[in-house]
Amino acid sequence: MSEVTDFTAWTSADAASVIAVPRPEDDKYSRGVLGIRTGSDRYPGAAVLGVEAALRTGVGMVRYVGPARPSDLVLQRRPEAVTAPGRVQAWLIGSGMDADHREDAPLIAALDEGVPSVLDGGALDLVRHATSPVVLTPHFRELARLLDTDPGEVALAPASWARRASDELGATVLLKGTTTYVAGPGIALSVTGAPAWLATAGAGDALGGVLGALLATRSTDAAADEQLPARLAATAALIHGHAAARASAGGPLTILDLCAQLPSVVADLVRQ
Ligand SMILES: NC(=O)C1=CN([C@@H]2O[C@H](COP(=O)(O)OP(=O)(O)OC[C@H]3O[C@@H](n4cnc5c(N)ncnc54)[C@H](O)[C@@H]3O)[C@@H](O)[C@H]2O)[C@@H](O)CC1
Ligand SMILES: Nc1ncnc2c1ncn2[C@@H]1O[C@H](COP(=O)(O)OP(=O)(O)O)[C@@H](O)[C@H]1O
Repeated sequence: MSEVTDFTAWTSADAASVIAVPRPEDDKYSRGVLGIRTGSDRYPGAAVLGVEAALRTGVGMVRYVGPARPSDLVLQRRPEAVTAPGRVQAWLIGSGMDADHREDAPLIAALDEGVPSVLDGGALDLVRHATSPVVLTPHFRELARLLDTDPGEVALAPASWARRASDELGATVLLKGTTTYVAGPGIALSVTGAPAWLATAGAGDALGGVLGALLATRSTDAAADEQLPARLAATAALIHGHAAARASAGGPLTILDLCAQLPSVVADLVRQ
């Protein structure tokens, strides 16, 4: 497939324009609750990283729903997280999910709640069950699996494959890589500038948390404006890349260090 070039570079000013800043009259529920169904006994750390990233990006509450081991680890790291079931304004599903031991019914029920969702890792294939706006966050191997094509083809023309995936699946698609391509209905955005040091395990799990927080805090708007999920997805990639650059400072980084930079990156953006 030949590569398309009509992706618009997403800027810091663009990102600042879609971040929800809490108002004096807000409380935790009016700001937005993010439900997170991620992690597994095989990959418990993915749950910890997604929760950490969401809380540090800014959200009214995180409701984590998952197996005992990741739940315990999430609470050890973040007692702010709530593990009781309840209403949410957006879902993040699938990072670190073990597809071989996945229980589909509660995930499909979550996707039918009428709130926007992020699907990552082991839940990308559930896109066809979504009844509200959904953002997929695959890397090139995951996108190739989803579309039943050769990963090498996706790596050669990532923008074209992001566009095609969005059109075929009826979803917003954020394709991760050195350049991140976001394709949604009538919108195509690109985000560059993250350091290559970001190519380290767990980086994508944190990106899911950043995006989940942004979607939960703009939930009603994202349901009404079919292009807003793409703008929020590009904003998540931009925030994530800036936090990576600060954590890296020209050298290696860990994902918890990246997460620690998220509040100051968001603060600098909304101060502009
Ligand atoms: N700390 C954690 O809990 C982490 C969990 N993760 C989760 O792990 C799951 C699998 O994600 P992946 O991105 O690895 O899936 P991929 O589709 O990239 O890889 C699938 C499998 O291919 C193999 N593979 C591919 N390239 C390889 C190479 N160069 N050398 C050795 N083996 C290679 C690995 O066995 C891997 O398990 C996802 O659900 C993801 O969210 C990862 O995000 C890493 C961190
Ligand atoms: N060479 C690179 N330069 C900049 N960013 C990268 C590079 N490689 C990967 N990334 C970013 O790092 C993250 C990796 O996510 P992912 O592949 O899902 O990792 P994991 O599954 O280990 O969490 C994505 O945000 C991606 O855009």
